[in-house]
Amino acid sequence: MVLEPYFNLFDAIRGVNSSSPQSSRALPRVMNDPRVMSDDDDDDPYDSSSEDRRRLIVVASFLPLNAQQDDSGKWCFSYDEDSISLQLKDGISHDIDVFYVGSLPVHVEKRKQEQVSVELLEEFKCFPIFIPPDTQKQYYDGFCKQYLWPLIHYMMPMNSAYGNHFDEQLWRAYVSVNAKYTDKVIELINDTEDYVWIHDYHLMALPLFLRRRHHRCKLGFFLHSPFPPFEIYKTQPIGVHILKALLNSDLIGFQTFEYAHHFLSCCSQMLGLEYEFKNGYIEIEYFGRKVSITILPSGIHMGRLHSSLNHPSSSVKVREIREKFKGKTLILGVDDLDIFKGIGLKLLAIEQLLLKRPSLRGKLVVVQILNPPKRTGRDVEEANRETYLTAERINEKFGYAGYKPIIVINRPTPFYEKAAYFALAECCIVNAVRDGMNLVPYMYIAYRQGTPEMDEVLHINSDSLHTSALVVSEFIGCSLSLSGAFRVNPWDINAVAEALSSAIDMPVKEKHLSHDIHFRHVSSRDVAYWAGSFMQNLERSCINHHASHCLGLGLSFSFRVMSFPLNYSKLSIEHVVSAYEKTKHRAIFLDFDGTNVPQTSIVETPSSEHISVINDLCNDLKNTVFIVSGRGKFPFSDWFDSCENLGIAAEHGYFIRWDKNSSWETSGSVTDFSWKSIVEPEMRSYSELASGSYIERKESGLAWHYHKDGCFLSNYGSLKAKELLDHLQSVLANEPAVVQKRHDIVEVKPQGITKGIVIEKVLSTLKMKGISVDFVLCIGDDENMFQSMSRQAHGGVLSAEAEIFTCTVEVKPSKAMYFLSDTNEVKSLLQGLVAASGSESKEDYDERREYSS
Ligand SMILES: O=P(O)(O)OC[C@H]1O[C@H](O[C@H]2O[C@H](CO)[C@@H](O)[C@H](O)[C@H]2O)[C@H](O)[C@@H](O)[C@@H]1O
Repeated sequence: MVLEPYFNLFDAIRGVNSSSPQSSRALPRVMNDPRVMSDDDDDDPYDSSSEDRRRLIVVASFLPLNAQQDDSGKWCFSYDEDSISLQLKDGISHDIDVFYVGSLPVHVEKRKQEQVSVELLEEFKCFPIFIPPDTQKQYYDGFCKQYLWPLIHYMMPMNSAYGNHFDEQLWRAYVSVNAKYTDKVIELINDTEDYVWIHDYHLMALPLFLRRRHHRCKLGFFLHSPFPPFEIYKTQPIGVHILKALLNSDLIGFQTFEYAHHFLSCCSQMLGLEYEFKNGYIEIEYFGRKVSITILPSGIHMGRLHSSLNHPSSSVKVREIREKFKGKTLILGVDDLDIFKGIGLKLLAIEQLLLKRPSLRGKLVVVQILNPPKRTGRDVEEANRETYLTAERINEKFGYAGYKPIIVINRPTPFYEKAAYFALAECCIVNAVRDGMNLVPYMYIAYRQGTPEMDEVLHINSDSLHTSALVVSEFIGCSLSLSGAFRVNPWDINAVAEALSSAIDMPVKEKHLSHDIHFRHVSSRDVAYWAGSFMQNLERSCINHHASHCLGLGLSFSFRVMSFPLNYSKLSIEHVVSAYEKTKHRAIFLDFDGTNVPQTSIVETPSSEHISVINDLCNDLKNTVFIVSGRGKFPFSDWFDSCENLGIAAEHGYFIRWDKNSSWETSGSVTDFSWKSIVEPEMRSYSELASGSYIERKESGLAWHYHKDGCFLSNYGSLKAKELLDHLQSVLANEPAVVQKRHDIVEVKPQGITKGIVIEKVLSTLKMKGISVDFVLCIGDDENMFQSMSRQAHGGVLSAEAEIFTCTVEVKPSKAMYFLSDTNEVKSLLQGLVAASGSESKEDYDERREYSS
């Protein structure tokens, strides 16, 4: 179903459609750049060359801004220098202007929105999205935080205790907010040179909505959060929608290989999509478009941490804290107040440590900083309550007047205070049960490396060593790159306590060695490296955008853009007929299902009208006509009994018969069919599981047909088919057999047998007989035929002058040069050729064509 109005499919394929760049208003030039993160921003609003500059539109749930209302009620904004969306700019090439789209962390009254928008654009290159409070609550608090967030952190929506059941209304709010973002981004995209980089799970529908409006936009998506395993992901009623939406990106980035692997496995099991490693990249083909997958852990901004450390307030705080905790061992935890951060488990491990090592009582202090949440909710309250109750209980147990082993700081903590704690902590622990990356350990390492100014405050001289000690959960993305950290299972309280104990006792030399390795990693793989690499990948992924046509098809979440090579176009019947008339030795190859009869037809046999056209074609002495099918010889060949001169290839070319009176030839190269005895029992067990499915037994292979007659849910059928495919592929890995899945069939056939060999065999035989074929028409849906055709054309079997037409039935990504829309058009073409053969008068042909159309 075509979603956007195309007057003419031909035009659509040629790109005359709504996908052409939107005529958007040009962005006003930025008047004022406060140069917060980078010193090298050379934007000059009056520079005329900036007209040609490319743009990167960074789209995130929140703009990288702080907002405050002054006494007069005026909103005052400043950049949020801790925002990764802002920090990433350092990795972006200087010839790209960066703009931001997102919502504000505060609610701005309607009457002030316009004024605020103008100010944010002029001063901050920010385009705010204003979401009404009710919708924001449903979208962010509801769908994002209560439903998606737990799910992507591997939590099954088992009960409604945290309100995490799927709720249709919240999903609608998510979709409507994503649509709102779409409008804003579309307003901004100037031309096809602009890039859009979408961030995180709040905006997973956005790639689809943007692609629908702007078929060629250059779209990258990065998931900062985890991507859950298939078994968890598939519990979402809208899981398929989200996958399809994400696949409209050109590049999808993940923090770890594990998350990328989960995503690929969901695409494979829920959409039947395969991925491949190509030139060092992972690629999924989605309707002819290539979607790249990249694994790029995010990083920190070293400059930001240095300037925090060197801030005069940081030195004051360092002195104050050092004095306060003199003689104590300071362990630091800095976490968002979130159920996945494992804060309660961390405190239990501290309790265990104090139990096992009484000597630490009175000496050990754990400072747990809680970053204030952006919202309220039962989950947040629960995390807060658990932290407090546990801390209080442990403090009562081990504390005394003037000593509390656990200090919880639950208030907005200024950056200089955090910097001071990081700089002073002998050990840092991140115990999250799941986190996409978690940059706290990286920050700790960078702060412990310090700056010359802070070294002075800390009395670190050139003889002293910088040290750090880390205990990190094995379930957070960053733990993979911290080889010198104590990696723990946060649920194993004893192990965490032991790790903390070892971290405290670690000799200085070792602490320095691991710190040094970590620091080198953290400072080189920083946020600029991450952003720069993502952009490089995105540019590479979009490099072929202009080398293809695209066509938008489908409704709602099934919308997709199909991409075709530039030379792929609708087959002109007149053109083929004209070439046909001029040629003397023609070869015609016609696939059967989907070409002669529609794929969905209940009646499998060809109509008498069809048989008569084929008969007329093969009765022309200039023609060699072959029907090429994957079907078995019988009754298939009987259907064409009346076509004496028709060549038939059955079972994908394992059998070939040149005409009715010849005998069947088999492909002599195939002799080993022992694998059939492995395949058949497997298929039988699947048939028992999926009622309505059945096994087709052929001489050279076996095919398992599912949901042919709609006997069971197609989804179940295709899931089972995918499972069977994977299973057979692994059990037949060392057998001379090939497993493939297509049109409701999982089929196993001998290696080397494809419809392509029919073309090779027929054309080379004709050449051997001295017949110089000057016209080839090959229509079907088997890419092997088209690949083989192109090999023949380039391999000297055909003369350079030969007219060659390879054609799919239905517009789809293909190696063929042309397409026809359906089997009726194939019939019209064949009738045109028959008429041109001269066996029929022009009048008869026209009359028949009119009748059949
Ligand atoms: O609270 P949200 O608006 O839902 O934001 C979720 C979290 O976003 C950020 O964390 C994510 O990105 C980090 C950097 O790539 C990564 O380390 C982390 O694992 C991701 O969850 C933000 O830093 C958190 O505070 C938010 O809770």
